[in-house]
Amino acid sequence: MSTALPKGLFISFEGIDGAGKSSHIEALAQAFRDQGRAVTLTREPGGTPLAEKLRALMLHDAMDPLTEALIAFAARRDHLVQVIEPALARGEVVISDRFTDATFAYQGAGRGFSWEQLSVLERMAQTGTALQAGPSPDFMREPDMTLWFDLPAEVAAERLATARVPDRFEAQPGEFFARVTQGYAERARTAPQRFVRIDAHASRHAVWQQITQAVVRKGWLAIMVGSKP
Ligand SMILES: Nc1ncnc2c1ncn2[C@@H]1O[C@H](COP(=O)(O)OP(=O)(O)O)[C@@H](O)[C@H]1O
Ligand SMILES: Cc1cn([C@H]2C[C@H](O)[C@@H](COP(=O)(O)OP(=O)(O)O)O2)c(=O)[nH]c1=O
Repeated sequence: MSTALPKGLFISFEGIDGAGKSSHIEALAQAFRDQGRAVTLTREPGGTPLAEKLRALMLHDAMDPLTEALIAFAARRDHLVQVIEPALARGEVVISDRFTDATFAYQGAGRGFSWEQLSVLERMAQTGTALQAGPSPDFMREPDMTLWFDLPAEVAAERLATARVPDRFEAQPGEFFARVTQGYAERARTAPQRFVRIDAHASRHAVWQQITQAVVRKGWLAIMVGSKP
């Protein structure tokens, strides 16, 4: 007798740099593991050897917004084909530190690259025969849930000031991150079923509670009494 695989789940974490994503991602992965799920924890840009090379270019080499967008989607395509789709097909929970909303927010709203053209690239990269898990050929892979860490740009900047050496994005001025936040807000407005806004201007524990409430509400985790990030 064969045992049915659980349905794969795809969850992305989004938000401006310093919003607090990395502080919670491993805890969410562990919460799923504790309840018997296999988890693939990954990130963008990156997640495969090729995409990690593209990440290094994107984070450290100067380039124009179109080049940046093409590199982001090239890395994403490889990540989807090599890692995300196979893991979902195995019934795993895939948790990615960023996905396509970051390209709309950073290259679109932040850098000013055309939102319409990004939508074309999104469709190209996230559909196709290599992505076999879809119900139809024009099925477009998107996260089942996106946890959007919403934090004022000036608070994120204060947090990052003492946290780490800035990369090419983290070195951008506050107005850039204000635009990126608007980009996330716009993506959230157009996909309200997928997006969960996390008030990231709260204590770590309060942020963790919002995250667990979101996944428990979906029925993806049982109630976790007294759990901590
Ligand atoms: N809720 C919070 N309150 C205060 N500081 C926080 C909170 N969450 C994270 N931080 C701190 O803010 C900085 C950025 O957090 P991080 O998780 O690396 O953000 P991101 O991954 O979104 O860039 C780190 O120094 C982290 O310790
Ligand atoms: C996925 C993605 C990330 N980015 C940016 C956002 C971040 O500033 C940077 C890397 O993200 P991140 O992994 O959050 O950086 P860190 O490891 O320093 O926490 O890449 C884009 O500009 N476009 C994209 O499509």
